[in-house]
Amino acid sequence: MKPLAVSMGDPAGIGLELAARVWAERDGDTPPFFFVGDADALERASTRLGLATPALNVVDSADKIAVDGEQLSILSVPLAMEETPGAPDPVNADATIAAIEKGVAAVRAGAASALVTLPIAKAVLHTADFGFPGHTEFLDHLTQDMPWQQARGPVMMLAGPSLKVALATIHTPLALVSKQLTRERIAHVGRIVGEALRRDFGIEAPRIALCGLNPHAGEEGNIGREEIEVIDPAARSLRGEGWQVADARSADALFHDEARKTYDAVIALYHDQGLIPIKTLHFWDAVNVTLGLPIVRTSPDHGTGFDIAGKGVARADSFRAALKLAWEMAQRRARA
Ligand SMILES: NC(=O)C1=CN([C@@H]2O[C@H](COP(=O)(O)OP(=O)(O)OC[C@H]3O[C@@H](n4cnc5c(N)ncnc54)[C@H](O)[C@@H]3O)[C@@H](O)[C@H]2O)C=CC1
Ligand SMILES: NCC(=O)COP(=O)(O)O
Repeated sequence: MKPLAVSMGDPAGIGLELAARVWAERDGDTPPFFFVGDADALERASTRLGLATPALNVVDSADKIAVDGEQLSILSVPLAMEETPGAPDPVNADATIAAIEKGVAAVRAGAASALVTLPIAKAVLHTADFGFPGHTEFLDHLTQDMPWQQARGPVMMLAGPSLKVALATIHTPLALVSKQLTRERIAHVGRIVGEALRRDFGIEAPRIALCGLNPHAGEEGNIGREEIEVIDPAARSLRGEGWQVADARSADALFHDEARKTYDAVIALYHDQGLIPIKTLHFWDAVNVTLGLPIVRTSPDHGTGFDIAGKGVARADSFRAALKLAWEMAQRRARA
């Protein structure tokens, strides 16, 4: 198996120090990876953490990457300006974007088995005309021309030890959510989630739950009609295709311990409906994974952490979990 590619994320955030720490503390359970970003910035992050300077193998093209456990390979993407932890600078936006592009190219070229992205600050990238709400949509764009036999995403899933939650809408303003929820969209997301649970998570007969949109899942149409007109019909059509999908359930009662035992993944209808429960339960060890793409991509569940960048307190658990999940998914796909 080829190593994982790790894109650097916003250099003013905690991504550099997470990569430096995990490399310095690597053990037999750490999947092999190389870093796509600025080598000097990674060294500076190591120094700020008080770690020994890592031995680096800096290359300019993915075919020169060597993974030997002694040297960290860096696929070079130089910054325009030295980073200041906690103070993102749009001048480095192009390099941040280029690191993602090079990471994807490495996977596409067969030099990496999957991509793990470190966090970006979307607002900073928009200053460089980054026309995408996040990685998820950008990665879809970068892989559109790749063949893919199954239902095509992207769908954002956050996966933690006791909860997997996928989103029917991703970076959508709340005021637009209801308009964007159609039967077709929810059914399509349901298929992507079902196929991913089988293919990428090894769950043969996945059980999928669907959140309602309205309080009490609409109370039989008395507090909103989306459940009756959109969500339940989508669930019916998925059941018609053989998927185990229940009708919309009250979202406020879907995430407690007992409820979570009744499904393998739950589809939330908008970003915070799904991310609040998973980040409450699993902030340290959940992984953001993009479903329905021809490449495997994971990420830590948290953002750039500008308030703590450079202070040496950022926890690497979620990044470690993202490496582990990407490696497992890539292995499953390779075996299939
Ligand atoms: N995959 C990605 O690229 C993601 C990027 N973001 C971006 O991150 C930026 C900041 O977003 P926020 O909402 O502030 O979320 P955040 O996750 O960066 O920070 C929220 C809080 O959690 C703490 N925190 C985050 N990661 C931590 C870690 N590993 N160890 C210890 N504490 C940690 C931070 O210090 C902060 O107090 C935004 O620009 C957003 O777009 C947010 C989520 C995912
Ligand atoms: N809140 C998670 C998030 O926004 C991550 O977005 P993406 O960059 O993975 O698309």
